[in-house]
Amino acid sequence: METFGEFSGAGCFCSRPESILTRGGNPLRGEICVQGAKNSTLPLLAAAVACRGETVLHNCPELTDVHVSVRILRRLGCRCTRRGKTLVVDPDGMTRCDIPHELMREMRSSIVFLGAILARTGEASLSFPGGCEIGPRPIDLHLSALRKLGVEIREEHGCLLCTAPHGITGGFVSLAFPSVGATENLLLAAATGNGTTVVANAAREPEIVDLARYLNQCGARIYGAGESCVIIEGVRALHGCEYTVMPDRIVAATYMAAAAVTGGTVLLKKVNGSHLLPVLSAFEETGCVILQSGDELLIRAPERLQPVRHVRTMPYPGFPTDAQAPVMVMAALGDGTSIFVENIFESRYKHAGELNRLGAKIKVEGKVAVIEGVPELSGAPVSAQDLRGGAALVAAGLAAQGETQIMNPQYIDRGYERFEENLRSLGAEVYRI
Ligand SMILES: CC(=O)N[C@H]1[C@@H](OP(=O)(O)OP(=O)(O)OC[C@H]2O[C@@H](n3ccc(=O)[nH]c3=O)[C@H](O)[C@@H]2O)O[C@H](CO)[C@@H](O)[C@@H]1O
Ligand SMILES: C=C(OP(=O)(O)O)C(=O)O
Repeated sequence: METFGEFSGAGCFCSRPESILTRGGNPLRGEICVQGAKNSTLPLLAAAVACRGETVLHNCPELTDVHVSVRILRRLGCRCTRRGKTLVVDPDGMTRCDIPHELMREMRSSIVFLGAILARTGEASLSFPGGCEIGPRPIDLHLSALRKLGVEIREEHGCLLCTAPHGITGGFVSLAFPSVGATENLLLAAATGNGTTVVANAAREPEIVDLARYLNQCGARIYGAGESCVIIEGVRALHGCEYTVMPDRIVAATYMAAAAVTGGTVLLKKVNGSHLLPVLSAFEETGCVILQSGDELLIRAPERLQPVRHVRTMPYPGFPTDAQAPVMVMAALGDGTSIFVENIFESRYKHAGELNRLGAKIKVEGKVAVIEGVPELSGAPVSAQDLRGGAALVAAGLAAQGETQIMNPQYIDRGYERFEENLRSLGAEVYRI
């Protein structure tokens, strides 16, 4: 299509919704700085509410989910200002403890405000969170855990009315599943609780460690974050602090997958290699060479990708469900068969059908996807249906022959900062039209 270049990110004045257009075939080459982690920034912004005094948060990515958090903070009465990648939250003028339905629905992470608001005011009123439709995402574990800490929760007309009439008490909470969000809510609520809280079967994700480090820097006493048993000794109050968000391990894995499927060589800067350990073995299995030094990681693709024999998504330190879609693009181009088992979310294979439109051979049955690798993909119109699946389709488009149009890029904007611009800096032909 000759008009491709004319669209180059200039925007278009028609009423059609936006999409991303790729012309595949260019191996990605060059270097890129990895953004701060969305899944860390969002709970950290919520946590700022639990403190007295300013939080200065560096390395905050510019994402729609972050904008939603800022809207929630402002609605609560906090002052938020952004200077480049630094967000300053001043919660001292906080006047409200309720979040309206429209904001709750915008993203999953809105639920983490529950623990933070309770810690600050002892009451909160909000509804159920939204977020990507990747299967049922109940909040029963959040609510039962908070009840164990003395929070009374009533559900009325889709609204959760929460109060802690005797303050947040310490307690022993054993999570039936190591839920990331429930663990975050527990850390937030218990940090200023009366007494000590023990969380068994806590989530161990690096983002939990980042939240605990921030809270400890604000005066909390949290021990064992990153392990299954976390101990939180309640303190009287938290103060603000200056903190830098950890690098986004899923965004790093996505750029790595894009480099791998295009036969490229990319140096990722500002990464934490230890957070990527669960995915590195999959990359190595495909024949990619990975070299690490300090906070830099180089990936070099082989002539032909090998299959990723077996990917089973699991809570950290297992293979992350958020990296399943990008890694599946590598498997789709592998020289053989790969088997994936998605254990965390019930509907997290929506990208598989779209990859098949590009010529992939993927069969999904329940939790299992069988991927027969093909030598090449060919461009076609496809539709993003969730955040990581959408980013994976862009990576696939960069590897496919000809043009691929990816509809619904708003999902991708939830988690990838300047995605097309970054990919273009690596030599990709990719534009927002
Ligand atoms: C903003 C953020 O950090 N999002 C991440 C977080 O989501 P999130 O915090 O929503 O994920 P959870 O760890 O809570 O959910 C994992 C599983 O537990 C189930 N569950 C969870 C809570 C609950 O009360 N009841 C229940 O049954 C969920 O339906 C899901 O099947 O961790 C997920 C799993 O690593 C990641 O994919 C998301 O990117
Ligand atoms: C699913 C994700 O996010 P959320 O939990 O915010 O929907 C994700 O980050 O991949």
